[in-house]
Amino acid sequence: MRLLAVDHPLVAHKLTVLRDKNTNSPTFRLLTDELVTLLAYEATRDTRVDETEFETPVGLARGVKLTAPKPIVVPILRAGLGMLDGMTRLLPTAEVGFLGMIRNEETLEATTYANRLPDDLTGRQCYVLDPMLATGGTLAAAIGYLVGRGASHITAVCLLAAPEGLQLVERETQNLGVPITIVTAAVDERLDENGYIVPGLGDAGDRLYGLTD
Ligand SMILES: O=P(O)(O)OC[C@H]1O[C@H](OP(=O)(O)OP(=O)(O)O)[C@H](O)[C@@H]1O
Ligand SMILES: O=c1cc[nH]c(=O)[nH]1
Ligand SMILES: [Mg+2]
Repeated sequence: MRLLAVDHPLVAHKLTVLRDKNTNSPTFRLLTDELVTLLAYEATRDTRVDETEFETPVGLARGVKLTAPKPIVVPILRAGLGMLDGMTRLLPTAEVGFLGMIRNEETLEATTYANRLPDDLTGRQCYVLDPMLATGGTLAAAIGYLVGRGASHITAVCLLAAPEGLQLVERETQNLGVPITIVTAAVDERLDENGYIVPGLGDAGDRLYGLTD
């Protein structure tokens, strides 16, 4: 597993405002969108392209175009949905599949309640979107699922990751035989006794979609 914690002053600035408990839902959504676009720039470094020849108004030129089949972007509902527009802004021709997963707040076990993905992902590059990598149970299950359908290359884009979750994802995916990259805006200190990231930003789904206040 490869970990990329993006070190950039704009990422750090936006993340600071995002973490602040006084930041309201509309601002939280906007900052999430902006942060994902910045992270997506790094996350798409390995996107496969083919060489192509074409004409400019002045003459023949060589360039590249995305390899077919195009990458697939998979937001993990609910909170990952807040990251979709930021990602597809950079990859507008990517396909989008959906996984709905919920973590039991007591056992911290993740279960899948919705799935709208192609059955066959053979050879596909997949970009998984989930803002919080806490215990890592959700992401490890999502990766297992995608690789089980044939995905050949997984990049997860997270806003925050906990060291405990990174270790779990590494352990659970190391024998899958598929390159896994985690791109995040920051690796935080630890998890608290409720499985929340510290200092974190709270419950990303509630903060995006306003179920708290
Ligand atoms: O690493 P883990 O310990 O598995 O936790 C992370 C997961 O928890 C949150 O989802 P949640 O279950 O709150 O669902 P939601 O997105 O609908 O709020 C978050 O969006 C991740 O998907
Ligand atoms: O800190 C956390 C952990 C899991 N899910 C969240 O939304 N936040
Ligand atoms: Mg939640």
